Amino acid sequence: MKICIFGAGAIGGYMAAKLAQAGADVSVVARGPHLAAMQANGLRLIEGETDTHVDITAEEDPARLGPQDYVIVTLKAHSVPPVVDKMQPLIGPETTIVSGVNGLPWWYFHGHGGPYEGTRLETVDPGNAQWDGFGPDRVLGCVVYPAAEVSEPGVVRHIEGNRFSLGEPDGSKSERAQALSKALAEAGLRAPVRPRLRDEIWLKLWGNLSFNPISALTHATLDVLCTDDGTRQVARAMMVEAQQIAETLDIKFPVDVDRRIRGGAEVGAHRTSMLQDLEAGRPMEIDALVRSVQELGRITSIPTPTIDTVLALVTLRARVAGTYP
Ligand SMILES: NC(=O)C1=CN([C@@H]2O[C@H](COP(=O)(O)OP(=O)(O)OC[C@H]3O[C@@H](n4cnc5c(N)ncnc54)[C@H](OP(=O)(O)O)[C@@H]3O)[C@@H](O)[C@H]2O)C=CC1
Ligand SMILES: CC(C)(CO)C(=O)C(=O)O
Repeated sequence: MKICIFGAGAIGGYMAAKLAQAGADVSVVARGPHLAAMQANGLRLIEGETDTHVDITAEEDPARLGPQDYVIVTLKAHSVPPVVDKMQPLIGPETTIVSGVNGLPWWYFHGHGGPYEGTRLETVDPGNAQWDGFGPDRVLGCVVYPAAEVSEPGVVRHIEGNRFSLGEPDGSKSERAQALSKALAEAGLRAPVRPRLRDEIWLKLWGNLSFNPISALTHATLDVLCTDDGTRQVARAMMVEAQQIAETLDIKFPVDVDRRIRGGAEVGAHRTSMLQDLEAGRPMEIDALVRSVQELGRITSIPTPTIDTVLALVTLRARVAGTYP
C-alpha cells in the first residue's frame, strides 16, 4: 500500500513518522527548510520522553513519487485549492484522497442524501477546484484529533492524542477505509471507521468556529475565553446558531453547548491554532472554520448574526495583518 502525505508539517509529519517507523511504504511532499532538513537528516519525532528518527522519502515535486493508493492531505485548508493541479501525478484510477484538514470539508454534501446532496461550498472550495480536480468519489473523510507542532525544520513534536477518525461520505464501511484504518493502527494510531463522521466534524467545528476567532481577536487562551463571562456568551451564541444549522442537516451532538464550552476550558492555557497563526504572521483558517458555517446558514436559511459579527471582525483583523485578501 503506497501512501503519500501531502503537506507533511505538524500533523502530516507525525503521521508520516509513525507510518514509516512501522515499515509502511510512505512518502511525503513538503517544501522549504523543513523539506531540506528531512531530505538531509530524515524526520525526527519527539513524543514525550521518546525521541526517534526515521529516514523518509521527501519531495517537493509529486511527479517524482507517482500514483498512490492513498494521498493524505494535511495542508492548512486554504492551501489545498492552489495545489490541486500539482497533486495530479499522485492520483491514479484507484487513488483514495484522505482529507485531514480542519473545518467544514469541501465534500460535505457528497453522499449526504436529501435536498442538499451535491451542494458545493464556495467558501472552502472556491471555483470547485477540489470537487472537479479530485472528484468527490475519491474522498475518505478524516477528523484529526492529535496536537503536534514543527518545532524546528525536520523535527515534529507530538503534544497529545493519536486518533484520526475516518469515514466515508455515505457512511459505508468500505474496504478502502478499513484497509487504511488497519495501516494506521499498525503504526500505533487510532483510526476508527465511523458511520456518521459528520457528527464528529461538527463537534470539533463547534469549538473551532467560536473559540478560534475569539482567541485571535482577544489573544486570550482557551481557559480564559471559555470562562470570561463576556466571551463565553459570544462563543455560546455562535455555537447555538451553528447547532441550529447542523441539526437542520440531521447532525446529532453528543453533548450540550455548555458541556462543550467547559471541555474547551478544561484544555487549559492553550493558544488556539488561529491565534498561533496570527502571531506567526501566517494566514488563519477563517474560511474553513467560520465563513463556511455562515455559508451553510445562508444555504439552510438560518440567520447567523453573532457568527456574522465575529467573522467580520476576524476577517478585518487578518486583512490588517496582511494575511487575508
Ligand atoms: N497542528 C495541530 O495540532 C493540529 C492541526 N489540525 C489541522 O490539520 C491541518 C494541518 O495542520 P498543521 O499540520 O498544523 O499545519 P502545518 O502548517 O504544520 O503543515 C502543513 C505543511 O504543508 C506545507 N505546505 C504548504 N503548502 C505546500 C505546498 N504547496 N507544497 C508542499 N508543502 C506545502 C507547509 O509548509 P510551510 O510551513 O512552508 O507553509 C507545512 O509544512 C490543518 O487543517 C489544521 O487545522 C488539526 C488538529 C490539530
Ligand atoms: C481550540 C482547539 C483546541 C479546539 O477548538 C483547536 O482545535 C485549535 O486550536 O484549533
